[in-house]
Amino acid sequence: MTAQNSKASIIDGKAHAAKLKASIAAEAARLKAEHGLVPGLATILVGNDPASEVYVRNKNKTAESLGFKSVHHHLPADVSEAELLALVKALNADPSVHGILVQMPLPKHIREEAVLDTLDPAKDVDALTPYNAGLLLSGRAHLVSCTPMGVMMLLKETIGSIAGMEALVIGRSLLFGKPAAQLLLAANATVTMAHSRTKDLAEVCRRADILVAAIGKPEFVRGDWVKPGATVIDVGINRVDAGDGKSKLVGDVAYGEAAERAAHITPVPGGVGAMTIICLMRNTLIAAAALAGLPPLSL
Ligand SMILES: Nc1nc2c(c(=O)[nH]1)N[C@@H](CN(C=O)c1ccc(C(=O)N[C@@H](CCC(=O)O)C(=O)O)cc1)CN2
Repeated sequence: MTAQNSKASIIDGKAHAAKLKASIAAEAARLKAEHGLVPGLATILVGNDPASEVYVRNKNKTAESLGFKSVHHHLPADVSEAELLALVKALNADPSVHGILVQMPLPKHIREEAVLDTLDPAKDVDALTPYNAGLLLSGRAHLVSCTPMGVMMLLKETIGSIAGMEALVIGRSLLFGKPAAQLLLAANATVTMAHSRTKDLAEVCRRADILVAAIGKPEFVRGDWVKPGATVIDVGINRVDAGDGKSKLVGDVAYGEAAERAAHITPVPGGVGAMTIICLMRNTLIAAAALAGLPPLSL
């Protein structure tokens, strides 16, 4: 499909997510029929951030639609770190729970690293614990962070092998930038990581065959930063004023401009974001099978 008034083809995250969901549903049905295994996902949300509430609700709804057990814990914004850690420990010990997801960001008084150090790596379906991050670094990943995994799937389906390509990741978060760079490297791309201290970012971008933007700044990457023929992956989700008293979602890339030069581009919404929740379901199924001592799944 080609973007309106542009050269780029649109990478349809929703269609890819629907396809992956169908294969997860089939594998979940098989594991239930053959082994009586029902994957269990527990979500924890601290506070009342409206976007986080929507994301977590969608995670629970998707889990239920796949026949998973789904439990949700909504804690007040002023819950103590000790109380949150006690809940994580209880879920670690619950045999009906195979995946635990603590929605980010957490309130400032709770240390993210304390939560991740408490979470059982075998149930870490976000793959954020030091153990799972270390396995990825060692080339032995078991559970892989959801949005980076979704990006790799979109790249594979869109351009096939990325070996030897120049890939640029803008942003170095634990949730996205760092694992994404490791996955691109494992796929034999030549990887550059850019961040707020990078000099002449526009020029660095112009070298990228694969440009991945995860900066959290609306339409920050301009069209003339894009190498002609590049694949542009926009991980940003920014709510901005639409000018008519309403708001709209835009990515970190100026989509219309970038689509003029790119060969392939992800839209926002409907691109990378659409893959995140379904990759979480994939991880929950993988974790459940591993905890039950079953052979690794090929999904
Ligand atoms: N523990 C985690 N926290 C956060 C994660 C995460 O993977 N694990 N990622 C983000 C938020 N997130 C999931 O939690 C997420 C973001 C976006 C989407 C999505 O479907 N986006 C849609 C647009 C949705 C909308 O209309 O708002 C799209 O891009 O098409 C799903 C999940 C931060 N926290």
